[in-house]
Amino acid sequence: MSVASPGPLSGPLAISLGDPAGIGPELIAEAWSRRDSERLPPFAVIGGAEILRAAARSRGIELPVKAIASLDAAGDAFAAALPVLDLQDGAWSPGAPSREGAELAMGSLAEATRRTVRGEAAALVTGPVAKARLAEVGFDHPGQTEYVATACGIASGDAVMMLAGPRLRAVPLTVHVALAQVPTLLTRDLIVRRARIVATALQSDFGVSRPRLAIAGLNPHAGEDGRFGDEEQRIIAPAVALLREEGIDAAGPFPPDAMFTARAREQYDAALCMFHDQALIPLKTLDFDEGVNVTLGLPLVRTSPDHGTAFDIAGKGLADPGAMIAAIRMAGDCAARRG
Ligand SMILES: NC(=O)C1=CN([C@@H]2O[C@H](COP(=O)(O)OP(=O)(O)OC[C@H]3O[C@@H](n4cnc5c(N)ncnc54)[C@H](O)[C@@H]3O)[C@@H](O)[C@H]2O)C=CC1
Ligand SMILES: NCC(=O)COP(=O)(O)O
Repeated sequence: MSVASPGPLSGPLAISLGDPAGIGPELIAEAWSRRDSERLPPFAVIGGAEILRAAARSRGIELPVKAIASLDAAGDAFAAALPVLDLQDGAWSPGAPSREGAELAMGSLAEATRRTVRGEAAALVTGPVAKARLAEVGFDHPGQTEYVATACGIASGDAVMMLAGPRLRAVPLTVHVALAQVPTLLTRDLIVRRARIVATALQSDFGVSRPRLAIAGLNPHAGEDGRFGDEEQRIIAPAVALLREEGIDAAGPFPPDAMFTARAREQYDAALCMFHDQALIPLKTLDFDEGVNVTLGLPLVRTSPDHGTAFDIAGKGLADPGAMIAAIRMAGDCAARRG
């Protein structure tokens, strides 16, 4: 693949705290402490100064925090302290999610998104939230992807989730729905619309000049000529044909079980998968500690680590910071490519 390099970055990144009982705050602190060795762009966190300090201490990091009134101040502060837009805070209770924590996570996400939409931040990085906990405090979106899309004025169906790591980029074409619903949701138009968004974003945000898309089948052996299901013949193959007519380098439907081998991965820049786990199982198996969840098709750049809140290990010093660091780096790189 041919890949263009990013240019300079226009401003700081805005990071939402995520659920304060999860591993988000400690990993943001860890990322700041490694800002030089990891060559991270400047970022600021929205809220949670005391939580961040306490979470940092649990990993042996003495975290200097600089309260800032606007994101303009983040760039100057970043070298010496973690800039925090000090709007809201709470108690740090690792592993013990609460209503207060979910409200804080939702407020931080809302403010980080709002400021990025207004152009105060170069890109948005979201800390991990627990969807069930957020729903309990009135968050009525399937996930942060749809929330950010709506805040940008984009139909949530036109915001495309891609999980990206060093070895694989994988796009689940249906996401947070029951497996039984997947065949009812897959249509030729859905595949085509989302594939177009992926192809465009691979060019604009990832610098891939001629993206190659591999489209998975839904059924075992991609249906075995209709013997094990006919979605490949009725829906997926016609979508691939239409994409090719438009000049998009799409191929498939491929038998899903063989399309993630090292040899197969050399043939494409992104795998488009029919449902959540078809995409996320290979991605997390290959790249869990460097995996980034990036939303394609938005007017702003939004990334998140591939993992969730990991309440089971929060505050224990066990969480690997690699995916958070990769999410910060990717947000900066994608925003810089857009200029
Ligand atoms: N970007 C986001 O906001 C995401 C949020 N979630 C939310 O997270 C909550 C928990 O989801 P789970 O499916 O349990 O996934 P999870 O990623 O939180 O945890 C799965 C397993 O991986 C481990 N793990 C996760 N991150 C790790 C890290 N950085 N280092 C070492 N080990 C790590 C955990 O300890 C756990 O054993 C759910 O409520 C879900 O909604 C899940 C995925 C992404
Ligand atoms: N499994 C991916 C995930 O849950 C992330 O969802 P989102 O909150 O980024 O939409």
